[in-house]
Formats: sequence, structure tokens, C-alpha cells
Amino acid sequence: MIAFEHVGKRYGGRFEALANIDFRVRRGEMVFLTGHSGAGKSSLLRLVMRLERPSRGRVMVAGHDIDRLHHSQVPFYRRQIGVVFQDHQLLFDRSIYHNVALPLEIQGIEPREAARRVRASLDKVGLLHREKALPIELSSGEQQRVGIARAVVSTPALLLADEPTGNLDPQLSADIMALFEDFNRIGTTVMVASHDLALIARLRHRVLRLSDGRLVADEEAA
Ligand SMILES: Nc1ncnc2c1ncn2[C@@H]1O[C@H](COP(=O)(O)OP(=O)(O)OP(=O)(O)O)[C@@H](O)[C@H]1O
Repeated sequence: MIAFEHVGKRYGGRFEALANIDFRVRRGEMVFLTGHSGAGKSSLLRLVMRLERPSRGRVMVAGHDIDRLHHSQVPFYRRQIGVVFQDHQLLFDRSIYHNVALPLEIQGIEPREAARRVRASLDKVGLLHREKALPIELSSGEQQRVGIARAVVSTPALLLADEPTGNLDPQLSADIMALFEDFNRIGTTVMVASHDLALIARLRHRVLRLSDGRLVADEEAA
């Protein structure tokens, strides 16, 4: 699903944020990406989303060298990927329902079909009963679950998350990770950047560890 082939990323032509990164993630795998602050986790995820382009090497996603996408194809490419951020980036003047519906509106999905998908997504994260609420009325854990519902509403084959449990307490963090595992179980390829080593160790998935822009460990699930 994802292949990094000797990928390097320099910012401003000088600073080397990633060097010689080489790994593959199989379709249907769930992988954690870990490493100290500044190790390059976000940069790696941004390369997969094609928000950044590699300075060296190739990033292949679903068999395509994504650097070769024409710029007109990039929005379509990004819509195939579900993304969850730490600061869930909800629109605070829209209801929970309309936040989750947004990707479907952009794709021009017919409203009745969109409603069915939005409700299925909200049900999956346990928030169907809050569909009319505004984000401000929800706890931060609930807001994060809305972000996840929005990321999966288009049933993406690939789900990326950047520190999705950053601000949450241990129980809520475990709940969020369990949701990712649920999506992985139904076939979604999942890649989660996290520095929560205790949580990662309990979950028994493959771990890619970055340090100073290098891939220093690739540990298969125990
Ligand atoms: N747009 C940019 N321009 C210049 N330098 C950048 C840019 N984005 C990231 N960097 C630098 O690249 C390095 C890797 O950053 P990155 O955000 O990928 O790390 P990270 O592992 O996600 O860290 P954190 O856990 O703190 O978010 C850092 O030293 C950072 O300062």
C-alpha cells in the first residue's frame, strides 16, 4: 500500500528532516510510527499525503509514484486517504453531522446517500446521538472521535493519523486506538504517528521508529 524507496526530505535545500527512509506497508496492515519530537514523523505522513514532495527517492502509494501525479490529480488522490490530526480541525460553526458530511459534500455525493454514510460513521464512533450538537458542546475526546468519523466517512483504503491521542487521558487514548483497530480489522490500512510508547507497546502492531530523520527500527508485532 505504501512503499518508501530511499526517501530523503530536505527543507529549504539544507535541513535534512528525513534521510534514506526505506520501508513497505502491506495493504491491510496497521503500523505505528514513533520517535522523539522532531524525528520526522509528521514529515513522513505529509509525504504520503503529498503535502510535501521527496528531495530524494520515491514514495509509492497503491503502486503509483505519487510524485508523478499531475497537480490536477492531487485533490482526487488526497480524497482517497483519511486523515486524523491531533487538533481535529473541526469547523466550529457547523454541527457534528455537517462536519462529518463535509468530505462527501465536496465529492458531490447525493444527500440521501451522504446521510446514510454520515450516520453509519457517527454510529461507529459512538456519537450518533450528538449529530445535532456543535463541536464546542463536545469533550475533546468526543471531538477527536468526530475527526475520526470524518476521516472514515469516504471509506478510505488508507487511514493516517498524526498524534491522534496527544491531548487525551490514557483511557480515552486507548478508546481512540481501539477505533483504529476496528477500522483496520475491516481491511483499512492504518498508519498512526504517536509518541505514546506505553500505549503502542500494549497494542502489538508493527512499529517503525524514527530518530533524527532516520529509520532506526522496524519491529514486527509481537
Ligand atoms: N516546513 C518545514 N520547514 C522547515 N523545517 C521543517 C518543516 N517541517 C518540519 N521541519 C523540521 O523537520 C524536522 C522534523 O519535523 P517533523 O514535524 O516531521 O517531526 P515530528 O517527529 O513529527 O515531531 P513532533 O512529534 O514534534 O511533531 C524538525 O526538525 C522540524 O523542525
